[in-house]
Amino acid sequence: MLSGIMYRWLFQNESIWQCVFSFCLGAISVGCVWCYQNLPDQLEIDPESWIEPWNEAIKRRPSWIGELPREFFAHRRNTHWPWETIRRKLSRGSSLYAMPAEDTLETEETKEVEKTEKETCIGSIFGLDVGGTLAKLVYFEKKPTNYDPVSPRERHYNVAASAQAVSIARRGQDAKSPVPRRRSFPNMGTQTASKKAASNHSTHSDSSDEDIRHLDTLRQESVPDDLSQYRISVHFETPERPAARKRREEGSDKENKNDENGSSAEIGGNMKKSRSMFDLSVKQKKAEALDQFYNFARRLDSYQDSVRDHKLSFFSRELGGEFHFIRFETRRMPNAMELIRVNNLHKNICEMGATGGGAHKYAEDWEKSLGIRMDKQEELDSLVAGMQFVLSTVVGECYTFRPKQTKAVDHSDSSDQIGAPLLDDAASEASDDTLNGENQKNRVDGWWWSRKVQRDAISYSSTYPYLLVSIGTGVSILRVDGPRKYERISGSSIGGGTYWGLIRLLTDVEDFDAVMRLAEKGDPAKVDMMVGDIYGNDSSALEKLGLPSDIVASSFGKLVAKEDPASGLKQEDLARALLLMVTNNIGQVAYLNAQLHKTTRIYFVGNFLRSNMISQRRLSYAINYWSKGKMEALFLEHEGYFGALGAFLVSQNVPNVEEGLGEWNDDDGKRKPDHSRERRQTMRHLQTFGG
Ligand SMILES: Nc1ncnc2c1ncn2[C@@H]1O[C@H](COP(=O)(O)OP(=O)(O)O)[C@@H](O)[C@H]1O
Ligand SMILES: CC(C)(COP(=O)(O)O)[C@@H](O)C(=O)NCCC(=O)O
Repeated sequence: MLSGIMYRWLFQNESIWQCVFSFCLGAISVGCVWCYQNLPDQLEIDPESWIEPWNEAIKRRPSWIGELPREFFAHRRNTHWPWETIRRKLSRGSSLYAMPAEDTLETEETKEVEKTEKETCIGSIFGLDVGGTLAKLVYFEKKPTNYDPVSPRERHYNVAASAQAVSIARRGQDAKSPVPRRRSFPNMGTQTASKKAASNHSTHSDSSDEDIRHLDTLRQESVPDDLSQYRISVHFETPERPAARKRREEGSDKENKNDENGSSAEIGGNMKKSRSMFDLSVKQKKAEALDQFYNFARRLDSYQDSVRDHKLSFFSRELGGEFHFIRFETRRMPNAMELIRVNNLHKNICEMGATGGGAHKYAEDWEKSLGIRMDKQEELDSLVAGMQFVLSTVVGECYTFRPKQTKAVDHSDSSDQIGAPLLDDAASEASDDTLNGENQKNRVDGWWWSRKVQRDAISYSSTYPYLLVSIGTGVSILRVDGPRKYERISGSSIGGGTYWGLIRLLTDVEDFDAVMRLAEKGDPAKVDMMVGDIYGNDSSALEKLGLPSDIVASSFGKLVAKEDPASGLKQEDLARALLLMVTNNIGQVAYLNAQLHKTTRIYFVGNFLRSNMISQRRLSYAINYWSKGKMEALFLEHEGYFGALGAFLVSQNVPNVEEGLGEWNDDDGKRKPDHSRERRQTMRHLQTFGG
């Protein structure tokens, strides 16, 4: 531009001096541009280093010096000096010259916050299993030793916390003050409770004083001013494990030695003080994060997409805490993630033990959108670990079905029969079953085979191998040779997903439990072709064939001969027939594998069996029938949650109870996972939870 002006001026005033002057000015300009572009490369200097002083100087001056007057260029977007733009481009474009923009500069403060966030991470209480149909979440709630669901101390704390929450709400203070939330208002978040209390403000304002008086009285009973500290002592005060105590004592020995030396006593003392204050605040933050999650989980029932299986919660004496179980449909994963996000739960969870195909499929999504890393565990490893743990921990976990004792026979669904007379060799219960002649034959049906019998004793015995049949979306069959020692020997693609998928096509029911209720009412004889439908009633022919007339020859086979296959059929008939078809197939594959691998116990697990008594009764009967009473089908109350539970146990190194659990009581409050291959191999053979 400068040269252009000079050129025009030159032609208007043809003076030689002006000509020379303008030439020199042009040459200097070109020289400057060349220097800027090439000198840094030639001299190997960073352009930042010579631009930066200018920038620094400008930064130090009042802002108007570094910027062009806005009023002059109100219509233009660029209001910076050119080198400012260059600096920005360089810092964005090249890693060599990269310099973080001012707004992203990481301060010490941010680093400290991040560090604290990591230390307050509560991810170690979770185990997640994301399968083809359902995602299962297990979480662990640590309880103080001698836990009694509501101990006097805890009750005391709850009353104090409630009183404080109510008085704060009535005084109109916001939730920022450290109001302990846990169990202040059963089944209700503190916010809801506070709102409720606040809404009563106008009518009950007089009672604020009474609440405060109440709180004061409570304080005289030794509640400290800071309730959140009291909460920690109520919920986390556990006796130290020997290992942790030893480490702590060793640590304090060292400190004492320092004291003796004199030199570092003061510094050590101060450091210790600040560290313990830091630990306390970390512990408090962690406790708050846990409270936030527990409150959320307690309110989960009100959300449509997930279900908390209340009845399955159990207290583990070995681990000193309670396990809780939640499930939701895998197809609802985006909703679940959104729920986590809007409730700010993800902020306190850096990582969690996870298994199932979804732990791989959704890992990236979780990490990107929630910042939660999935600590992936092998699916079958988790399944076996979870199952072994529950078998050895939960009383009343294992059961089977046996024939009813002396009830009248209901012939309405006799087509559930597999066929031959029952050979009930079910040891202790056999004597109760007074069977004879025709009566015995007629009783061999699903209805009759419906007496639930506890079988814990057999699962505690250390008879290996046994067969583990996991009926999830598909079916996996494992031979288990010892605690956490197993091999996947077979499988089938006709599983729970097959049933659920086809039933969604055949009926208009959208709820698995509703389908189960529907199936209970169905008559499969309207759908299935029986042996008698093919052979007629020629008993000598049937005898040669070796099959009775009233067993299923072909599932859904009756529909092939009907003009209009749908006529006279109800949805419940289809639901029942399909359920029996899938179950029979799984039972047969399981039986053949058990025979091949010489196992007499077959554990059937997986959510296909959840609320599904028809299949459980049928499998109990069928395994007994096919094996001539030599094998037994066994079921477990927590059937669908072993993968999630195992993911928690394995990710927390729980198999080695002493070491694994000591981690929560460690002086530094952190867990120390050990994922080495060798360690896993050893863990598989550990006899901790089995037999
Ligand atoms: N609420 C439910 N919604 C869908 N399927 C269910 C439900 N409850 C039980 N099921 C049955 O459980 C199966 C899934 O079992 P699960 O053990 O969770 O396997 P996966 O890990 O493959 O999802 C489904 O295919 C279905 O047959
Ligand atoms: C692939 C799976 C292990 C996944 O487990 P799931 O989510 O079904 O519980 C299972 O579906 C399976 O074993 N399917 C059967 C494959 C077969 O052997 O034919």
